[in-house]
Amino acid sequence: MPESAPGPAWRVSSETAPLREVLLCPPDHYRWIPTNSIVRRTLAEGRQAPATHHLKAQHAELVHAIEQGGARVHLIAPEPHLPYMAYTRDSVVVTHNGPVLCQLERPQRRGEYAPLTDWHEAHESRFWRKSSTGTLEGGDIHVIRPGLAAIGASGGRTDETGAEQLAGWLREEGWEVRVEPFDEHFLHLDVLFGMAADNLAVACEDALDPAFLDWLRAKGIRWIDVPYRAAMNLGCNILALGNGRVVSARESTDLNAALRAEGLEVLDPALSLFTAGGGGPHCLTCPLRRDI
Ligand SMILES: NC(=O)NCCC[C@H](N)C(=O)O
Repeated sequence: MPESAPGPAWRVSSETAPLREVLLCPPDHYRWIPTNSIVRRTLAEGRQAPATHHLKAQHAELVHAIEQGGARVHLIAPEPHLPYMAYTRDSVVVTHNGPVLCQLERPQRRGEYAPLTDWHEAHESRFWRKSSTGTLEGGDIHVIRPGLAAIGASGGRTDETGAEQLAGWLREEGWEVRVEPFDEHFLHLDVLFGMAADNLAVACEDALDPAFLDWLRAKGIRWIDVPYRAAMNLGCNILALGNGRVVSARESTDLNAALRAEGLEVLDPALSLFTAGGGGPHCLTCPLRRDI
């Protein structure tokens, strides 16, 4: 029998069912630090550091888009020494049995576990599991649909040990879990792959292993191809809201047209300052509750 958690009982069993509650973190202390290949490229281009009011304006667009889509946005207070707290995807992932505390790889981000743990405690939310071996980052975890998950293991962020620990917990629950190796250049699996709607993904064929694409196909999941350059601008990093709606960055113009051609309503906040740091709508959000 699955354990029952007291309190708000956050539950997420898919990437695409209607989103009801989600956790974000305002970017008051956000800045680019060289933790991944995408932000290193941004810094090498000599781009001017983003002003806080510009960051806040883009983040407010994201919040507005999510609320327009019908979900309630919770905000965790940002901490000055944790500039990447805004990427709430990575420290905690909510599963069908409640939240799992991850184990971040980058020293600059490890401290995020503390405010996240405090936040969940304050909301009477109990962790189902806590990552305790290797490394595990939420951007690598796709709870695709009930019973089916994929976990990226580049070794640079999530490693095989951390991925297999979570995979084992899910498999004990009867889930099928694919642990997918890929090159750490791509940071997280959600840079290369994301779910837009039931059985419809966005995926970077240039970079994903053909065996992974075959696996998706065998699961009845088709995809819109996102070329390498667009993927490195976080094109695949979308957030499905359910009910035919998806959040995708304004700058992903070709992809957004393709998503609309599929009949989806695309809510498209401008997010260039965050995608330049290596994270888009998927990374900037931690779904707490979906209908499924
Ligand atoms: N899920 C994600 O892909 N998160 C993006 C994290 C970007 C952040 N700048 C980092 O390097 O950790």
